[in-house]
Amino acid sequence: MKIAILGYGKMGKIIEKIATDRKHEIVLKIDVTNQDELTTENLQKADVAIEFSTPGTVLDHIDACFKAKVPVIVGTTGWYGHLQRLKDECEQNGTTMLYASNFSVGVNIFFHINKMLAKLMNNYPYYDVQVEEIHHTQKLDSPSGTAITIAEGIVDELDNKKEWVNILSTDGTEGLADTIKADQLLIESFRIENVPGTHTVVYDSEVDSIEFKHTAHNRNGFALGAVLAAEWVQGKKGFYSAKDMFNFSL
Ligand SMILES: NC(=O)c1ccc[n+]([C@@H]2O[C@H](COP(=O)([O-])OP(=O)(O)OC[C@H]3O[C@@H](n4cnc5c(N)ncnc54)[C@H](O)[C@@H]3O)[C@@H](O)[C@H]2O)c1
Ligand SMILES: O=C(O)C1=N[C@H](C(=O)O)CCC1
Repeated sequence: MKIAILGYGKMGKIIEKIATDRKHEIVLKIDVTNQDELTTENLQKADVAIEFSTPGTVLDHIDACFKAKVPVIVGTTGWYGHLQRLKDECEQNGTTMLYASNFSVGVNIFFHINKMLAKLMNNYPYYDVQVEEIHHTQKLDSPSGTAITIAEGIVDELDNKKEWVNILSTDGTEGLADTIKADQLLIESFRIENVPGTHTVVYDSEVDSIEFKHTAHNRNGFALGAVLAAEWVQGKKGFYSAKDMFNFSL
């Protein structure tokens, strides 16, 4: 498969390594220094594009892929409110996109069990729930896209939580957690040097706590999942998520 990499940072570089190990060919690499090379002609040399850049550049990259009719795998987080337009465009114009807030197999298993657990916890309303996420200090967005997917899973299933709210601990959050309403789900974000991504769901009662946690040891799982998505999307048209690709069932 011929692959275009849009955003050649921490993720782009690992994706290149994993894709070439899997015998794919990188035919285009775009970063800030060569944005002028992101042309329809160059994109059409690829069977698929993999996009991990920044919240400010991802939409232009997706639009360029749509224009070139090249399927695009999107991992960039922190850009919300545009998904419906992109889904509509895929449906109307026969273009292809797969977005995931997190491409790792482990996190997608976590997403699945998180929803099952939240549904179960409706029977035990004396537990309150909170989501915590820790990432490296270069991360531009908070909360993490993964934490948002986890929180949406809980809000969908747990009757007493209606919406999520976020506190970034570096903002000085002394006492802020006390302002959260009972029907709001708190996502607490922490930024600590070199942490690839840790997510914890905590159900807390007066007598005990239940902690459900995923720890990424490095970025390889995210990158492998993105390459697997690029392989999976070949020959498909429309808008997809990681859920379509993993399709977990018991
Ligand atoms: N979905 C997932 O599984 C997953 C996993 C890890 C990271 N991410 C997300 O992916 C994104 C990238 O993460 P990263 O760790 O590689 O970040 P990074 O900062 O290391 O890399 C981003 C790259 O984008 C480049 N860039 C900036 N403007 C550009 C432009 N106009 N055109 C092309 N490239 C441009 C930067 O120069 C940089 O090299 C972030 O949004 C992050 O949250 C998602
Ligand atoms: O390093 C990042 O940035 C990550 N971003 C994704 C998110 O926002 O959830 C996935 C984990 C790593």
